[in-house]
Formats: sequence, structure tokens, C-alpha cells
Amino acid sequence: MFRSVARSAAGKHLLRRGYATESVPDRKVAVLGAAGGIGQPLALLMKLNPLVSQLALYDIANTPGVAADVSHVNTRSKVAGYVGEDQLKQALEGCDVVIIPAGVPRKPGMTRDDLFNINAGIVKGLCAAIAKYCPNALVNMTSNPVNSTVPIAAEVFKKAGTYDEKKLFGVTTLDVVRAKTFYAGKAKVNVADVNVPVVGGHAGITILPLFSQATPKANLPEEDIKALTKRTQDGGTEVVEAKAGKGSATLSMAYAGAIFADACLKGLNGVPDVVECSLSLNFPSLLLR
Ligand SMILES: NC(=O)c1ccc[n+]([C@@H]2O[C@H](COP(=O)([O-])OP(=O)(O)OC[C@H]3O[C@@H](n4cnc5c(N)ncnc54)[C@H](O)[C@@H]3O)[C@@H](O)[C@H]2O)c1
Ligand SMILES: O=C(O)C[C@H](O)C(=O)O
Repeated sequence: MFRSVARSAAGKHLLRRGYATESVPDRKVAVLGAAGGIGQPLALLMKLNPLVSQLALYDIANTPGVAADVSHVNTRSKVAGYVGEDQLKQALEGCDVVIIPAGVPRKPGMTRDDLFNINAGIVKGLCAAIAKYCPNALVNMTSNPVNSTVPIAAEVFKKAGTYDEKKLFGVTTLDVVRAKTFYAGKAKVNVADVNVPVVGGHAGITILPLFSQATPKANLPEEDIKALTKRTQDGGTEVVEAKAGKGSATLSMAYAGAIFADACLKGLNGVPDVVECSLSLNFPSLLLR
């Protein structure tokens, strides 16, 4: 199993009393690729998160408009837009969590690996800047192919001397979100009560939903489990084909990215027992198989 769980250090119980801002520490979150299909709804969802005090929206174009728009939402965080490499330093300085959905999405007929040539370079540049300007931040890697962009980020951080495997996550929450939705439909249970761990990576058969561990238990027949597994593994392709050349999952991904970032913030704030699946490099020998 080469997926890890993001677990908070038990300790301070700052949030036990809920989300009252006076008991919540300041946290800066940056979204890199904030003007994109995922970036825009993710920016909105992070603006709605009361754990965020500063929201930095960075892209190579169009962030001033996105930031102006999102900044009018009457929630806690202060929003700033940053555009172009000259402003990356400002966007990153002081960040606690950096979410990276920068890069190109796939079109029908492509695999996630077909994005490698373009996205590897984008991710490499952004991670070099993270190592320089916010080396202690948690990094939520969303850009595809996640199975490769996470190792690229790790190598950049190792070279800079800032690598911490506990702080680098391949965001696979969308697989969990899909597994929960599909399982609830098949098992005819309330989706809000469903939990399905998903281990592995984020492409094809490396996505391993553990329906045997799903709750509430439903005792589904083997053929249903096989069909659910396949649908979860092919979930991204289902959306890419439905969008017919206009990109891949953006809205469900923004939702998933916001859930994972919220878990990271809770962990940083000392909330106990925060558990989310993600791709980590703790088990590299398995990842390379
Ligand atoms: N992990 C997952 O589950 C998951 C799910 C869906 C999509 N994705 C991936 O997320 C990525 C983004 O998807 P999208 O639909 O938002 O694409 P998009 O093209 O709509 O947006 C990407 C954004 O990245 C920006 N960008 C490009 N180079 C950049 C750089 N150097 N610095 C900052 N920003 C830069 C672009 O300007 C654009 O605004 C794709 O690689 C896609 O495959 C991952
Ligand atoms: O499938 C894609 O290309 C995007 C993303 O990885 C997804 O799972 O929706």
C-alpha cells in the first residue's frame, strides 16, 4: 500500500469548540493554477473555509479578476491575486498549505501520462519556488499525472534539502469521493454515512478502492464490487469523455481538493483523528512496480 493517511498530531484541541474564528490560528493557503477549471471553484471553496485567514491565488494569467471576484465573498480570509513568476514569491511567502492544480488537463483518447511532458516542467518550477519561499508548507499535488508529479516534487525538495515525506501529498481524494458516491448508489445507503478507503495511486489500476472495508456494510455480490472498482478506476475517463474535449473533472475535483486541504488545516491546528487517503512516497518500492 503506498497511499498514506494525513493524520493530525494529537495535541491542542483548538477547534473542539467549533469554527469560532477567535479560537482558530491564522493560516495562509495558496492555490497555484488558480485561474483554471479546478483553480476557480477551489478558490471559492477555500474562501468559504473558516480555517483560512489568507488566500493567495496564483496563475500565469487572469488571477486579478478571479481574486477580485472571490474577495467579495463575506468570509474570514483576505484574498490576493498574483500573476506571473515575478509575483510567485509574494504568493508563497508564509504559506501553510499550497495546493497545485496548475497544468494541462487531458482530452478524450489521452492517458494522464500523456500530460507528463508539459506538466512535469510546470510542477518542477513551482516546487523549486515552494522550497525557496515556504519550505515548511504542506504541498497538495493535484496536477497530473499525480503518480509522477509527486516523485518530481520529492526530487526537487530533496535537491533543495527541504523534503519531508509527511508534508507532500498526491491528492487522490477524488477517487474516494467517487468510490463513496458509486457505493452509496449500489448499496442503497445514505451517501453522507458512507466511508470507503481508497489506496494506491491515481491512474487506472493503481487506484484501489477497498470496498471490502466500506461502511455501512452492504454485502454486495462479487460482480457488483468488480463493477464498482472499475467505475472508480475509470471515473476520470468517464468525465473526460463526457466533456468531449473541454477538459477533465473540475467541479468534483475542486470539491475533493477542498476536503483534503481542510483535513490538512485541521491537522496543522492539532485536531485529533483527522484521516484522509492520499498518495505518498512512504513506500517507493511499491510505487515503482
Ligand atoms: N488529482 C486529481 O484527482 C485531478 C483531477 C482533475 C484534474 N487534475 C489535473 O489538474 C490539472 C489542472 O486541471 P484543470 O482542469 O484545472 O486545467 P485548466 O487548464 O483549466 O487550468 C490549469 C491552470 O494552470 C495554469 N498554469 C499553467 N502553467 C502554470 C504555471 N507555471 N504556474 C501556475 N499556473 C499555471 C493555467 O494558466 C490554467 O489556469 C491537470 O493536470 C489535470 O489533469 C487532477
Ligand atoms: O482523469 C483525469 O484526467 C483527471 C483526473 O485525474 C480525474 O481523475 O478526474
